[in-house]
Order: sequence, then C-alpha cells, then structure tokens
Amino acid sequence: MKPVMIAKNINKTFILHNQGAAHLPVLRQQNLEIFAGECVVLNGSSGSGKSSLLRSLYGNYQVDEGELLISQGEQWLDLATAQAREIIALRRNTIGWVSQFLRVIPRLSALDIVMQPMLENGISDSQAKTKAETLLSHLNVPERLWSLAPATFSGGEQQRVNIARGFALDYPILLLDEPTASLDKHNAQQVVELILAAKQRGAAIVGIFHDVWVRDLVADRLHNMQQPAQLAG
Ligand SMILES: Nc1ncnc2c1ncn2[C@@H]1O[C@H](COP(=O)(O)OP(=O)(O)OP(=O)(O)O)[C@@H](O)[C@H]1O
Repeated sequence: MKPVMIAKNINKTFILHNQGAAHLPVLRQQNLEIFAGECVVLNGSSGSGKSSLLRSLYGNYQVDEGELLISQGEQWLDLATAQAREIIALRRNTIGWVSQFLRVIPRLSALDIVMQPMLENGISDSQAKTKAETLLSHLNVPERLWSLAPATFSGGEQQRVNIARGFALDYPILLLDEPTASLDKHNAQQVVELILAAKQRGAAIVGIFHDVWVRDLVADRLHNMQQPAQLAG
C-alpha cells in the first residue's frame, strides 16, 4: 500500500524580522508517511513544533526545505511548491482541517456552516442537511441553536459546530489540531467516535491531542518531534 501523504526532510526556521531578524529553527529533518485508515499523533513537549508541522501539512506555512507530497491518484502534488490555487483546490475535497476554534462566518447559521463544505462539493441540499443535523445531534449541539449564527454561542458550542463542519465531508486526509481541547469528557468521547469512524472509512489522519486518554484511543502510532533544545544546534 502506498502512503496518502509523505513529508520528506522538512526544515523550517522562523525569522522574526521585527526582532533583529532572530532565527528560530522549528522543524528539522522531519520525515513522516501517513497511510489510509490510520491516525498518526504528533507527540512532543510544548514548543516542539507540532502545530507548525500540522500547519505545514495544510499548506499554511511555507517550509524552507523538503517535500510535502499529497497523493492524487497516480500523481503527487508537492505542497511545498504548489500554487495557491492548487492548495485551495486540495482543501476543497482532499484535506480537511479541524481546529478547536470556529472562524465565525457572519450571519450564517450553525446548520449552514456545517452544510457549506458538502454543498461546495455538489452534495444535494437535502443530503447535506440530513448529514449536518446528524453531526450536530451527535455532538450535542442543542437543536434550538441550529438556525442561529454561532457568534453568540459558548466556546464549547462553537467548537462542536466547527468539528461537525470538519467531519461533514469524507476527506481522504484529515488534520486535527487539538479538536477535543476544552470539551467535556462526554463530548470528547463523541469526537473520538467520529475519528474512529473516519479511520474505518479509510481516512488518513494526523492529529495533535492534549488529552492522553483521547490520544490513546485514536492513535495508531506517535510521531515524536525533536525537542526545542535539539533544534537549536
Ligand atoms: N508564526 C510564527 N512565527 C514565529 N514563531 C512561531 C510561529 N509559529 C510558531 N512559532 C514558534 O515555533 C515554536 C514551535 O511552536 P508550535 O506552536 O509549532 O509548537 P507546539 O509543539 O505546537 O506547542 P504547543 O504544544 O505549546 O501548542 C515556538 O517556539 C513558537 O514560538
């Protein structure tokens, strides 16, 4: 079986231009292969570069060196050198991103926010609505909130709308940035179920998880980051 995503010899250093051009090495020779149906958890101390690696895998951060290959049938797209429009296309139907924060879209209801990625991919209105309702129910977002814009929701409610949106489409690759942070145990367990179901259908998942018990339930293996002290040399 071939991987769905390959990171090869990734290096990245932040240069802080407004602080005397200080150099902050964050990723050094990172190598990672992710296969369909598995969840790889990024593991390391605070500041070891987990979020930076995940953002690089989503094309948010430009790496300095290395390749970030995404399988496209027989071909590979290298995120490290891809055009912005190629990255946008990839995000539409290939790589999903779930963070703990919802970027609230003004005046759009919670239901519309969850339906949006499905509608953009040609799924019918009624199918998208059914799936969105199922996800919002699964994540215990009260039905009375579904038709409201999430700007006034609690942090946990916004987070659960965001997770529902992230799991709305069956992306082949899912990147999860602490999706259960600050959820109560019951709701975190509901997210674990979504992750296990995504693996079952063949999604390749890379995630960061604050809670060890969540990590232990979802991880097939850990990818250990280098410690910041090792990066400095
Ligand atoms: N946009 C940025 N500009 C400059 N430095 C950054 C940027 N993003 C991250 N860093 C630095 O890179 C290092 C790694 O940060 P990162 O957020 O990737 O670590 P992390 O392992 O996810 O940490 P945590 O577990 O605390 O969230 C930190 O020292 C951070 O200050």
